[in-house]
Amino acid sequence: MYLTVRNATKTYGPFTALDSVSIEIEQGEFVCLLGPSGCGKTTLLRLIAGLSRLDGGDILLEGAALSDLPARKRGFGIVFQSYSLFPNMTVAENIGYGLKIRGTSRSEMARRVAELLELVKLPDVADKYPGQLSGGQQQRIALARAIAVDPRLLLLDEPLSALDAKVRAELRGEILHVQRTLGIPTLMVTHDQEEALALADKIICMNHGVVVQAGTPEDLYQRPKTRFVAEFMGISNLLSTDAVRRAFPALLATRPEGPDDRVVACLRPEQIGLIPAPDGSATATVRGISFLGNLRRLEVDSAVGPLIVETHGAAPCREGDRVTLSIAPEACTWVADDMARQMAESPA
Ligand SMILES: Nc1ncnc2c1ncn2[C@@H]1O[C@H](COP(=O)(O)OP(=O)(O)OP(=O)(O)O)[C@@H](O)[C@H]1O
Repeated sequence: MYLTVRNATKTYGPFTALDSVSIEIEQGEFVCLLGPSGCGKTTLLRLIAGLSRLDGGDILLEGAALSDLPARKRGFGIVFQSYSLFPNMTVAENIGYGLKIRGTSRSEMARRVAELLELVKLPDVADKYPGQLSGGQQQRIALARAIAVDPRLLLLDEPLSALDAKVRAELRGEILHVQRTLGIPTLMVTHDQEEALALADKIICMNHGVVVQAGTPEDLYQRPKTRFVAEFMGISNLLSTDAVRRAFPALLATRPEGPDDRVVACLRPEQIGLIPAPDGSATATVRGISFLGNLRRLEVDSAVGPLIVETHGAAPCREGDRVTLSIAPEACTWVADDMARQMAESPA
């Protein structure tokens, strides 16, 4: 394993921000740390970067402990959310900063800066100052500066979150292109599940200072282990065992053994089929249809409450239509109801 974080614990006074967190990053892998605000993502990134100290556990790079190595000796590249470029230096000076400290010659530095500007698709801005660039351009330069010194690990802390949607999507593609071209093992913090799904080889989903599930984007989206992960990874219809028994008994075939209140059925909106049913066999009514460009999202009232259904292409029905719902048993994932347990355990 290239980077191993083993039982990392971090407390702030009485508050435990990270509770025995273990993660792994392989050589060349793009890993996203995903979770809601305050779950401990940045805390973990800062520990790996050497910007704060562990209260327990280890961080190993290629088997060697990093704990006593100060941040500047770890050889990592970091990009933060807010553009952290030096405002009084040109783009070329910003990118060349780390190289200069290492005593790189002027000609080599100029060559490398030009190469990096090509890589981030901004070949003509070497002599500009950060204030003369857009937010997206500044983040490209911050990325170029982070990779200038051939880092052993690239750490990205919400690098896209200050940008508007279109620039964010563009830069997302650029980050992936740069990471794939150079093969730098990368850890990116994000609270945006779509971003994590689009970029990561592996997603590590966190909540309340612990890792709740780690796996490929497909694993987390299609095979969430808990209700929290199912809900965090996108829209899901969550049905109790009782509701499934009443409305879709065929889905019980895949239900694991155990008490009714421990699991819920997760159905993604695109896994539910709609068939117009004018003949009286209908089991649901279409309440609303939103046009989302590439798909349509339908709100359906069923015997077990409202469900969200998504279809590509033309809508198979109109608002008010009566329909039947079709769900293939294999489309249903049974997940542990961690939310119900949390509610039951909370003193309030
Ligand atoms: N220096 C600190 N002192 C006290 N509490 C802190 C400190 N830094 C972080 N925390 C707390 O630790 C928890 C985890 O913070 P962290 O910044 O790691 O979360 P995050 O998942 O990165 O969230 P966000 O997406 O909002 O940045 C939060 O509840 C935060 O308030």
